[in-house]
Amino acid sequence: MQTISSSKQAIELEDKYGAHNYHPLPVVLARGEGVFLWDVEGKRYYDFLSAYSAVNQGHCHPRIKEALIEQASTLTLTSRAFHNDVLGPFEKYISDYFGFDKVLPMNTGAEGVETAIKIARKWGYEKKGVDENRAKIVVAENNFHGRTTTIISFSNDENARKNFGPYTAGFVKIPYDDISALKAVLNDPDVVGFLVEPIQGEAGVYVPGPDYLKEAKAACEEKNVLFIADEIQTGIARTGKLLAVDHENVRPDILILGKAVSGGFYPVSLVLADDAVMDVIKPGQHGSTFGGNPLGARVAMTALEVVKDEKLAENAEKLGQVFRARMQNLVEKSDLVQLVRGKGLLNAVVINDTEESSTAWNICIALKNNGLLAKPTHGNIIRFAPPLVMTEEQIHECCDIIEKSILAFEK
Ligand SMILES: Cc1ncc(COP(=O)(O)O)c(CNc2cccc(C(=O)O)c2)c1O
Repeated sequence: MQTISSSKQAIELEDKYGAHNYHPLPVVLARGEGVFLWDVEGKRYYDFLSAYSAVNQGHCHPRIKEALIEQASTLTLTSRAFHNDVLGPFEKYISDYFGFDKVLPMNTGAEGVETAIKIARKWGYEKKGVDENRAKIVVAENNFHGRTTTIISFSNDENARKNFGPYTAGFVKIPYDDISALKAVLNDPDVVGFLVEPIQGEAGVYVPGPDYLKEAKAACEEKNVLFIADEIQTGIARTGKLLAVDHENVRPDILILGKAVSGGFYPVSLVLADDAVMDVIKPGQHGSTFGGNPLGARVAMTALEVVKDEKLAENAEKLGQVFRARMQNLVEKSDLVQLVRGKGLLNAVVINDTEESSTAWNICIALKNNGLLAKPTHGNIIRFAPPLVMTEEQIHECCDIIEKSILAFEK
């Protein structure tokens, strides 16, 4: 492999040899540990993105690394053509950990969402009695559930869907955080599921009203519709509880997890449900080469142990309060900061400028120069989501950096 001696050199290689499917901040990272990242030139940064909440446990967590190395030295992949000595214990561990009868392990978040869609449709035909090929799944406007052709079929983000048609049918969009809109569409007997993010992450960290999830679950129950929670970004202690639905004591019919399930070491996604739903899947009807492999399984079990042992949800809850209080001070001090919103350590600051403006991007460049990495989600919204292992002293230091960087933009 070519040795990188400068950030410039790395960026040039990506530009020449890589598809241009991202627009990264101009920083090239070479090392990570806990809440910190270092670039090629050795500059240290606080990570306030956590790889979109996939590194909740902090970068290169030693316990997860050890589990990876140990299993990588033993058995990494058998495929599901045969059994192995890790899958069963893993499936029990996961089912017990989240409180469901069964789990179907996959790899990426989008695969988890696709799996949930297939299970819901099959359940609709075989248990609810919907006529074949007529199943509908309700989704929220401004959703983000991944990038497959079916998933972007129900996106309303033109950049994510334009020129990727023809699109998959069978999805009904309603406004987010609107119970009456949900109840209206649930009267359609062909509706089999409601797929929703407990907090809309990519849209800009939109936290719904206090009883939205509870009322949505109740409305689904009343109409024999599966409540499907996509906790790929909000789960694994990110919002101050193990799951974002836990804030309202809501138990989904299908739970989708990914990202920090494996602490940023290995792609693992999980779809959990009780037997009445999961048992519609019979041998040969769904799967994936790497789904549930021993390496990912061991990594995920250790990553989840770390969440519990280090009380990451409690820490996220505590530090999230500190962060939002500091940002609220900034709202009062600065004309540029319109508002702060979020739960636990999934937060966003809305910049007082148009969505098309480059102000939020320029603020992120200034943050980078001051040693903190964050990135706008849409236009004028900056997401702040550090690893959950941060200390209170560090969060205050980061708030100082954010305050200094933003106030420097004041006209
Ligand atoms: C709520 C939610 N559901 C599904 C996915 C898809 O997961 P995968 O990316 O593992 O397939 C996400 C992912 N979230 C996310 C956030 C920001 C960027 C990107 C990106 O595709 O670069 C993805 C997500 O935030």
